[in-house]
Amino acid sequence: MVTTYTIASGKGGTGKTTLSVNLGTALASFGKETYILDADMGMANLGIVLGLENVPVTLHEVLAGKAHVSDIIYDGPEGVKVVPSGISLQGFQDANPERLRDVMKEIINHCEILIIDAPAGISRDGVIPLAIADEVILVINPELSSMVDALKTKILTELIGGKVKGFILNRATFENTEVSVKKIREVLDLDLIGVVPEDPNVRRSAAYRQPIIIRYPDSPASVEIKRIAARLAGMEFDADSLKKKKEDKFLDRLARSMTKRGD
Ligand SMILES: Nc1ncnc2c1ncn2[C@@H]1O[C@H](COP(=O)(O)OP(=O)(O)OP(=O)(O)O)[C@@H](O)[C@H]1O
Repeated sequence: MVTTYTIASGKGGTGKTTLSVNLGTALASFGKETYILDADMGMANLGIVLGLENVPVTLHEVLAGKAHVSDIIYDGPEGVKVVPSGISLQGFQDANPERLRDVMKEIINHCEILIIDAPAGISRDGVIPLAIADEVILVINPELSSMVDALKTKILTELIGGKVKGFILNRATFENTEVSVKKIREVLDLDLIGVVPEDPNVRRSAAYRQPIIIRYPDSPASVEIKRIAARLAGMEFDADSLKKKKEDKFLDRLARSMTKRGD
């Protein structure tokens, strides 16, 4: 069975692309056949984050009827498949967002989980990803404006017949001045899926064009993102056992290199 998640927020810059890339990569690393699709057709960032901004064909060309879906599936880390959007304004103008549904139908023939990175706002191309997913996940920063925009996005999603699964609180610093998880739960009447802390390694890994879960796997944000991915995959997650497995592998390698004989 295929599950399609749209990662949305309403407000811009909450961490949708960061979470789409990292959740997709984590799910692939758990052995799930996972695709990530950049539905932010005007301000595409997903390709940039993964070093795929110069690929010859993108979602723009498919939505303009000039290429096939099979032409725009690229390899990402851990075997995740990536469908980037283009960065040219002309490409954006030529793309017909109504075709996104057909693109999705084709992609879900090949995968178990599809993650759609939605644009900010409630423009026409922003609304379609909310309607076509099985479940929408809202990314909220711990501030009032982010919560209010997420509420608008929740109401809009339900109005157009979509379903909101819950919310991820991203960039949490756990300071007193932050809007709390409890408040967001009350106001949005939604389940909490996970809390990802503010973590400077998110930005560092972006500079290396790598997901944080690959570049800094033990960083606090990585651990929480993997926990959320495991929840989406219906799997048990035990950060300590993952760490232990890594240590065991290191010790195995060390033992092998110590016992290797030079001929
Ligand atoms: N947990 C985090 N800790 C620190 N920085 C973060 C975290 N999550 C995201 N960021 C940073 O916040 C910025 C915005 O993130 P991102 O591009 O993922 O947001 P977005 O919602 O996709 O933005 P847009 O609405 O413009 O598409 C980036 O600079 C990213 O590195």
